[in-house]
Amino acid sequence: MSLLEVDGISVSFDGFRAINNLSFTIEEPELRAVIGPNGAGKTTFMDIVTGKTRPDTGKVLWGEDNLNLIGRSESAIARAGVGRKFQKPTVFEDQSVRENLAMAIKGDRNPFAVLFGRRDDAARLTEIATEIGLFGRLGRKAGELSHGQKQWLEIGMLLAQEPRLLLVDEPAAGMTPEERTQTTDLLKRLATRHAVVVVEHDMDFVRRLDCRVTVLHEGRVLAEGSVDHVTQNPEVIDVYLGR
Ligand SMILES: Nc1ncnc2c1ncn2[C@@H]1O[C@H](COP(=O)(O)OP(=O)(O)OP(=O)(O)O)[C@@H](O)[C@H]1O
Repeated sequence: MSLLEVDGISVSFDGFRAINNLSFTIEEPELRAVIGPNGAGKTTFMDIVTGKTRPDTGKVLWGEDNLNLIGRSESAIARAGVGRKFQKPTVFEDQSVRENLAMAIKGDRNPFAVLFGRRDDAARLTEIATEIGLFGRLGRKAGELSHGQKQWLEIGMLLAQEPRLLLVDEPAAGMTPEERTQTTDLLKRLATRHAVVVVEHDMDFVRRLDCRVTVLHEGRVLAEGSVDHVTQNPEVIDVYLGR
């Protein structure tokens, strides 16, 4: 069953159509890469799903009940289970890894968690820290972490909200080769339980994710399928890869 269905979305900025009748679905669990040239509409797509930008037309249907997310506030959409990781890490540098995670767990307003009672916060903190590979660094100040580790910490803070869908913007940017490999492994692991959508320019990274790829161009889906499928598509080569 699809978790997210983007259905006929269009949005114009000052007469320019940034998103043009965009439709596609995301399953749960699933790992999906979204690629495309600059200005293709990748960020605008994430802005629409998270409630930051309201489209002129179309629907964004969510979950079993096909709830339309359009018109809902950013916080309501986050509470419904949509988590977004921006490119730049926004962890609290003066706080320890443990404090950052603890704050995120405390701020958890997931109605599901409230309804059914939360597991012990300390156990959750340990579980998340282990998942993101920072269990051995819980006492470290976040500001002392490497760029890659800060990104993982922020992913951990998102996990504290128990999202069903994670939107991740260019996770590999600025990472060392080793950090990239670990990030690939982390995203693949997360995608066994969550829907994970990764917007990425780095085709080597996308190839290693080894997942379904959606290629956006001029605000619509140009191609979709395996990495091999889309990278052999002449139109994709023409507008994106061949440049
Ligand atoms: N608030 C806005 N006002 C005016 N134009 C906008 C606004 N937001 C986006 N656009 C335009 O919409 C188009 C799509 O932009 P978007 O940022 O979604 O592309 P992108 O695929 O994320 O590009 P990049 O890979 O460079 O991040 C671009 O031409 C951009 O200039």
